[in-house]
Amino acid sequence: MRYISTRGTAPALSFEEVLLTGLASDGGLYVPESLPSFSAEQLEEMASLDYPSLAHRILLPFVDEAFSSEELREIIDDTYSVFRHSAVAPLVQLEHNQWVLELFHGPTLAFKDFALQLLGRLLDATLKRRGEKVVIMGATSGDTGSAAIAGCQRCENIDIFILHPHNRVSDVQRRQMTTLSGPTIHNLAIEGNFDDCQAMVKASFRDQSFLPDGRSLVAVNSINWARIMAQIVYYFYAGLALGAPHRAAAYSVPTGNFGDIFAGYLAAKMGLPIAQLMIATNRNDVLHRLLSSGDYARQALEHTLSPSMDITVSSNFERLMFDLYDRDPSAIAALMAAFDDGDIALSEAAMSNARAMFASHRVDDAETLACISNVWEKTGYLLDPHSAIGYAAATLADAKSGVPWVTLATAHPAKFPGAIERSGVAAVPTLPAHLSDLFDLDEHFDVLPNDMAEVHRFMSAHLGA
Ligand SMILES: Cc1ncc(COP(=O)(O)O)c(C=O)c1O
Ligand SMILES: N[C@@H](CCOP(=O)(O)O)C(=O)O
Repeated sequence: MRYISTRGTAPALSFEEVLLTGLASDGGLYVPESLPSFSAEQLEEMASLDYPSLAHRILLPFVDEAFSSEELREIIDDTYSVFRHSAVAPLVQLEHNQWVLELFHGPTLAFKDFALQLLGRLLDATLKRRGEKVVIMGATSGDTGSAAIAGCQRCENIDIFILHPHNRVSDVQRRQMTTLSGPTIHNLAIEGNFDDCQAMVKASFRDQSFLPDGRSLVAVNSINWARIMAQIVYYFYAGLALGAPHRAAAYSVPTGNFGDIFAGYLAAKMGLPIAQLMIATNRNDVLHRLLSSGDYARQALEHTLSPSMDITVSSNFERLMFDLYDRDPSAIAALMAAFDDGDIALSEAAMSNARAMFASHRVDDAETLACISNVWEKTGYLLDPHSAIGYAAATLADAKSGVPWVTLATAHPAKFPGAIERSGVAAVPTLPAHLSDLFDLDEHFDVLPNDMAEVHRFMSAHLGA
């Protein structure tokens, strides 16, 4: 399997090379040159597989010769053995035609664990084999940070620097990152927002001259292909449980950086019957407005009750645009250059391609709180604010479509006790046992200005030998 850049001028890479990078050298994102696909007969046979077996079946074609089938199986088994639910991604029915796919049973209670527990293990094995050390640099609006640190904690050959927006993640999210200490783990609270953190990370990939010789950056954000790849699996897991290949389901995905929903789009291209993919946004609704109008327009970032989705530049949308423009890299390079300078409009053909699979809905804070409280009243089920955005969009869409809807429940409600309290529900979400001492532990983080030179100085000064 070869991976090519959406902008066309960076070299094609193998899986091992793509795992060890982030942005392509031309500023684009890596995507597989072609996708494996599964026939209806194969899907029928895959329906009985447990989560790790299904993951092995789906991921093996992507890793080419970097991992043997046995090595990959061992890593996958180890990855999903740390999840607290034996189904790994349990599917729970809440109402007629409405399911939630619980993606929060990993160590840090968010869907990021599915990919980052795997990525940490793949990196560890690869770096040991190559005898190399790398520097991980990531941006987080709350969940990627702790999942990346937890996933990579035991890698011997890394230094990890995670940038989060100062005072803009929940206390639980911050503590999940900052209480994981060690000489190679660095949490940087940036006096800016998530877009600022992500922009710094992307710019750092383009110019890595601040790093000592022999070191390079590896991404843990969803610009790293391996993140997307791992997230494809749970769409198949839910779809097969609901009757694929004989019945199509629709998925509602709380969306920020467009990584999670892009994995669903790939699942559809690989043969999973998917009726629709719902882009569910909070007030940071660039993608909802794009789908409604065709205009891809920048917006000032707003802080909401779903902080992990407070993102206005959705990195992975570029991967979708590549397909919407028939994989023409020069069209994408030109569009992205224009987007750097201002707003852009997508062509009619591209928009009609997008609307064939995607719908969108924006849910504001008041609607998010109402959804948490209504679902609790009706079903006794407690949604976190991000999952509530997905669920609110799915229930509206169900009225029109009549197909089974799966909302991706992307985080555990105990990560956002403030929002749960504001919803007025009587329940107090409690952290699982392994995090019960979270508020007793010491925190380690440095506050830095929103200034890339300062961040690079900090990183150079704190890199291990
Ligand atoms: C809890 C939660 N839900 C949803 C999202 C949005 O996912 P994506 O950025 O892949 O669109 C995020 C962050 O990425 C998140 O942390
Ligand atoms: N919502 C994320 C933001 C980063 O997105 P990613 O999927 O590209 O890592 C977070 O919670 O950190």
